[in-house]
This record gives sequence, C-alpha cells and structure tokens, in this order.
Amino acid sequence: MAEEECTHECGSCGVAGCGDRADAGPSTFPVNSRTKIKHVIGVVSGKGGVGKSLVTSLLASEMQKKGLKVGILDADVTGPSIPKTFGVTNPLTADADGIIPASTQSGIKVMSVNLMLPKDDIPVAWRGPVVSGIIKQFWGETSWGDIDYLFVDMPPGTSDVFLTVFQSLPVDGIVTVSAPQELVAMIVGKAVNLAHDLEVPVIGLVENMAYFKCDECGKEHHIFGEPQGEAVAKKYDIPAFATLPIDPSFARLCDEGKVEEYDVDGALDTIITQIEASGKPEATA
Ligand SMILES: Nc1ncnc2c1ncn2[C@@H]1O[C@H](COP(=O)(O)OP(=O)(O)OP(=O)(O)O)[C@@H](O)[C@H]1O
Repeated sequence: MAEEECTHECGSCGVAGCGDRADAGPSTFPVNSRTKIKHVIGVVSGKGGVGKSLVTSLLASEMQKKGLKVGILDADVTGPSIPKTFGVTNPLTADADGIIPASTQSGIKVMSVNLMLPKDDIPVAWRGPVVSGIIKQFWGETSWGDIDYLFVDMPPGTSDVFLTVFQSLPVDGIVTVSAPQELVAMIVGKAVNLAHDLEVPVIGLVENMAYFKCDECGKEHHIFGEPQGEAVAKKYDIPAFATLPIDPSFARLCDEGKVEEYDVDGALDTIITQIEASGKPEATA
C-alpha cells in the first residue's frame, strides 16, 4: 500500500510525500536559482545489497562519458556509499547561493550526507521526517548548476523516503536493480507496483550478479541461481533490461573509489538508451 496512516494534521506531519497534503505532487520542492536540472532518474531496489549504488554509479559514469552533465543525489541517507565509490572525500562547502556539490574525477556532481559528516564512519540514525528534510535540502538548497541527468540513489525498500522522492521531486522514471534470487525478484515487484501506484514510469531493470564468467574455462556460472530478470521485466512491462556479471573488480574499484574507471563494455546501453528516450522534455525550469 502506498498510503501512510494519515492523521490529517498536515501542519505537524513530516511526511512530505503524503498524497493527502494540499501541496502534494511533482516539484513540490523548489530548486535554487543556480540549478537547472533537465531529468531526474531514481535508482531503486526492493532489498539492500543487490548493487543499486553500483548501478547508479555506473549509469552516471557512462552518461558523463557521453558528454552529458550528470549529478547524483545520494538519498540513501542512512547508508550512503556514493562518495566512497567515487573516492570523493572533500567536505561540502556553501556560498550565498547554496550548497556547492562535490565533484568526482570526471565531473559528476555529488550530494551525500557522508560529505557533511566529520568522519565517514559516523552513523546516521534519523527518523523518516528528518531524512525527508535532508533530501529536500539536497534538492532545493544545492547549487547544482546545469544538469542533464540527476540520478537519485534511493535507500533500499519502499520506505517513506520513497514516497518523499517520488511525490515531491519531478522524477522522470526509475531504474530498478535486482539479483537473481527469487525472493529479491518478488521484492522488486513491490517497488515496481508502488512506482505504478505513484505513476512514476519504470524505465529499466538491471539484473546484477546474474552470472560469473570463469577466467579459465570461459563458462558463465549462475552462482545465485538461474537469472530471472528478463522474465520479471516482461511480467511488469519494463521496457529495458540489462545484466551485469559478478565481477570482483567492481568491489575492488568501489573500495578504491575508482568506479569511473570501469568499462561496462556496453552492458548498460539498453538502459541508457531507454533513459534518454523516456525523459520528459524538461524537469525544472
Ligand atoms: N556485480 C557485482 N560484482 C561484484 N561485487 C559487486 C557487484 N555488485 C555489487 N557488488 C559489491 O557489493 C557491495 C554492495 O553493493 P551496493 O552498495 O551497490 O549495493 P546496494 O544495493 O546499493 O546496497 P544498499 O541498498 O544496502 O545500500 C559493494 O561492495 C559492491 O562493490
């Protein structure tokens, strides 16, 4: 169910995305004067640890390599991993116009709560309304500049952050990430159905860790069971589908903060083509 239990006391309620609010709907949160974001793409997974942040990072890197202007809003506020994946450690700064996002080696702009903490191992244990407030700040108080595609790395599952982002930011569509286990596919179905409830198009499905290719025999082994992403994509009418292998170099490059150096060798092209094809003319003016 997409709806929160509503007390109808909007003034004291922090659930920014509640459908009963008078100000509900896309673009509820304004942007600052130095921001022009054309398209917003959410990256979601029904379950943690399936590679959602990796897929966000790879999609962003691939689109940046194509010459597009790309940003990442790390909405996984309690488990932020984007700065580490890109090796971004500089603390955020601000000027009179707003917060200045960090920049990766290739120029992807990044906003993440980890860039606001004095040490990156300090835990963030905040309730939903506070987390929603942070996302609002990342969206509205950041001087993003010109961005063609802003990727929003969502927390896993379908928490109230999901509602905040999808009802309050002008999201063009979502890319969902799964791994081959049946349970994960079932949980992805929940995220897809919620996106449908919120009228957010599902652009693509990436089945991560679909196989492991043996260096010696060249055979593909299905470590986590038979891939089922294609069937899941068909079942939910998701227009683009892609797979990524289990590749130890992903983990190594993420740990070293060098994810931009990975060459996906066209593996995400179907998703990228669909992202480019399905964008609304313009998300914010
Ligand atoms: N295909 C892969 N091959 C090898 N390692 C991978 C692969 N995909 C992800 N990993 C590794 O698994 C770990 C979890 O990945 P990631 O952080 O992207 O997952 P997540 O779904 O975003 O997790 P959470 O939702 O809990 O934040 C990372 O260390 C990442 O490098």
